[in-house]
Amino acid sequence: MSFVTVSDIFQSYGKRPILERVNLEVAEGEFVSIVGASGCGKSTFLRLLLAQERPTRGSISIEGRPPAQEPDRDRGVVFQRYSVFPHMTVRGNLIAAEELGGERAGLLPRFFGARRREAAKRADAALERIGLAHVADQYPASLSGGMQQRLAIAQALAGRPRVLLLDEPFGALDPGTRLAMHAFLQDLRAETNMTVFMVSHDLEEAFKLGDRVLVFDKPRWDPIEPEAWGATITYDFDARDGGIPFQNRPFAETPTSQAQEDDHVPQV
Ligand SMILES: Nc1ncnc2c1ncn2[C@@H]1O[C@H](COP(=O)(O)OP(=O)(O)OP(=O)(O)O)[C@@H](O)[C@H]1O
Repeated sequence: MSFVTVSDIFQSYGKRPILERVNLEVAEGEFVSIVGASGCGKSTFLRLLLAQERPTRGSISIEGRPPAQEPDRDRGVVFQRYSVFPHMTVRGNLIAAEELGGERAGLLPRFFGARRREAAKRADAALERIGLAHVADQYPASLSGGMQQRLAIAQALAGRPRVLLLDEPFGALDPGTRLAMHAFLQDLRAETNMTVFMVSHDLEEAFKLGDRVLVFDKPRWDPIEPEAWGATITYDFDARDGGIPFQNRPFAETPTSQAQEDDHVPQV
């Protein structure tokens, strides 16, 4: 059954179409990677899922309802730039995220006593896993960019959101840290059955983490007026069990269609 349903979305800024005819059904717990050329509207699509913007046409529903416009703990988000609370320590950031997640479940918004100690223990375990245990009592400003981004990812995950939106979350991390964060995300996902949408410029990462890989691209292209048309989902790859290798994609069966494909390979 579809958990997130996107029906015939069009999004324009002024007269300029960015997205057109986007249709998608995602089951609860699926991990959807999104790739596509720079500027084709991937972040715009995430903002629509977050209800930060309303589509020009079409509708989105999450569990049968439009996504709430107010910030909503059902949807966690990590953008390219880190977004942690600067006035809280590293550990405090993770506890606060859990508190906000608890609020969603109808618990008291602040943790005290045993509940706070438990949350602190979980925060310390998470910090250990992402290599930030030694800076637990420091403030984010004293961390490097990559460390802040790790904290932002751990913070989004600590809230145990039902839908997690990730916009190139690992872009700023070095290769080793990136692998550690992949493992952390995969473990938590297995524990929580989160539904994840992740924009990435790294195809290997998209196929490794995703159950599906969506390619956003412009199906219609006017060389004289390149901005005349919007992008849509041109491929929806099944990426389970390592995914389908590109050379086996169903649209590339005949030499003619292969040649056409080669003319218009999405730039990721
Ligand atoms: N609020 C806005 N008003 C006008 N134009 C916008 C607005 N937000 C985005 N755009 C334009 O819409 C296009 C799509 O932007 P978007 O950030 O969604 O692309 P993207 O695929 O995520 O790009 P990238 O991979 O480079 O991050 C861009 O050309 C951008 O300049």
